[in-house]
Amino acid sequence: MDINEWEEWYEEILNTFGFRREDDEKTADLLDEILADHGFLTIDEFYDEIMLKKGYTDKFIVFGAGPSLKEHIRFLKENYDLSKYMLVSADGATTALLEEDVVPDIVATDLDGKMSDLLTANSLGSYFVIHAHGNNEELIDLWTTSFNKILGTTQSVPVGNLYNFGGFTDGDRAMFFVVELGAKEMVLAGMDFGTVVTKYSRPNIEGETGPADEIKTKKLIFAERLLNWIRENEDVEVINLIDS
Ligand SMILES: Nc1ncnc2c1ncn2[C@@H]1O[C@H](COP(=O)(O)OP(=O)(O)OP(=O)(O)O)[C@@H](O)[C@H]1O
Ligand SMILES: Nc1nc2c(c(=O)[nH]1)N=C(CO)CN2
Ligand SMILES: [Mg+2]
Repeated sequence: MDINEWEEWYEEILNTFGFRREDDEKTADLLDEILADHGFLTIDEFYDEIMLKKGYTDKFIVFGAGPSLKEHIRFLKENYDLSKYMLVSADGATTALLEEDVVPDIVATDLDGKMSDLLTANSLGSYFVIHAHGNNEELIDLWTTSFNKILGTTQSVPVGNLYNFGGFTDGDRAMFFVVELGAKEMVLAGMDFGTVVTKYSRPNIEGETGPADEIKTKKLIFAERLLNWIRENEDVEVINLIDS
């Protein structure tokens, strides 16, 4: 999605949630400063390194943290040759993948997933797409330098060495990112959307799943709408396992 079209989505997101653009920009500036010092990857470097590591492919699997995630991971392990796919996990989904002994190639996160698992994934080789927004300034400040192999993103106008490929929640941003990496096939696992969250998305809930609160429900509606935009506008075959 080009930045002008994203700007219309972004305005709607700001209005819907009452987020302030200046807050997003402040955290974006912070992330950019930290990465300038710590080191970062440009999109070209990211592409070259990840493709070299995994083997050039235009097949991707994006993992979200919905209720079907575990079942979908097991299904994929049994029925797909995962070595042929670039595996991209959205934040909390990383925990479920590690539980199933799968290390994602890429993690898209705003750093509010289970930190020990995000760090483990990074130490096992996962590349990180770290997102700055108005509600994660402290997390960015505290944790960014604990990671390496980082590409930084913002949902506002890109500053410095940060990118904006479109997308809002970790899951749909992961999808826009794989489109940017040239995906022609994008399989979606654990992308239920709806009104049920899992312990992978909300580690503090009792049990495996629980009701999404109002804000989470609205975020998931945006995530699904953004997926629909990709289906309608990008040259990529989308296979959502939830539909099969
Ligand atoms: N039912 C679902 N519950 C949670 N996440 C889902 C669901 N369906 C799809 N997803 C996708 O999985 C992604 C990863 O979930 P996670 O809750 O870790 O992300 P998040 O974007 O940081 O959310 P939040 O801002 O609410 O903390 C979400 O961003 C969303 O796009
Ligand atoms: N300002 C702001 N931006 C966000 C937020 C959030 O809580 N606040 N949550 C996101 C992940 O779903 C993505 N972007
Ligand atoms: Mg997150």
